[in-house]
Amino acid sequence: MILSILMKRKQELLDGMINPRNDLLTWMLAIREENQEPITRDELIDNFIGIVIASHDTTSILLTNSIISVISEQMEIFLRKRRSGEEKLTCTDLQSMKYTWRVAQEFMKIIPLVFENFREAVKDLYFGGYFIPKGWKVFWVSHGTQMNENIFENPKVFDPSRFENPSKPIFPYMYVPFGGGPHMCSGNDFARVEILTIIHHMVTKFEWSQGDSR
Ligand code: HEM
Repeated sequence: MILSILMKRKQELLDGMINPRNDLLTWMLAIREENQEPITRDELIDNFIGIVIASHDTTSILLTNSIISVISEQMEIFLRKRRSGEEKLTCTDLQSMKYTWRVAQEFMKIIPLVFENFREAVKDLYFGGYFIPKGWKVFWVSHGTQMNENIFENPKVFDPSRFENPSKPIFPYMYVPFGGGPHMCSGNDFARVEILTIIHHMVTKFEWSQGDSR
């Protein structure tokens, strides 16, 4: 399926019907390596699948987990908008969804959607008593950090309020659902807007009740 979309986009690009800014796939078709060669078809497909997993699967799992917990806040926003006669969600509405985002943050703490990634040591270093030579790949895992009781009090208790009034400061790299550093998730701001908007519409356009979990 990806291949047929790819071929169609390639032809449209060659025919000048679309420009590289049309969409992500077209942009990837248009980029050139340092030697001015286009990236290979396999690289293109791998990167495209990577982005689908990075953006779709992460977001949909978080949405499923969050909905039931945020019904009352979303209904308040819905009623407020209905009273004002304004239909579309605004940035101010999204900013007022504080509890909803804290619930999402807490889910991402307990169940990281991307639980790991690799980094490469750019110099020899010691970490936790181990020597890591330059060039070695290091596998970081967020769950160990985010469930560490030296960092988060009662880490196993589901408590979205910990992001509002943390008992201890949450320093950078202590909470890393979107990773960190130059390769931190580039979709994280988009994901926040997407999640808050979808949750709002799902909560306010459907009726929700707790199912029988047996
Ligand atoms: C709740 C939703 C999401 C979560 C939890 C998430 C999490 C992550 C994590 C942990 C990484 C690795 C960061 C690192 O190595 O430091 C990552 C990378 C990435 N994510 Fe997301 N992501 C989400 C949504 C999205 C969305 C919606 C997009 C695109 C629209 C996206 C695009 C990417 C890309 C392109 C990378 C690679 C960045 C790089 O290597 O420079 N993600 N994401």
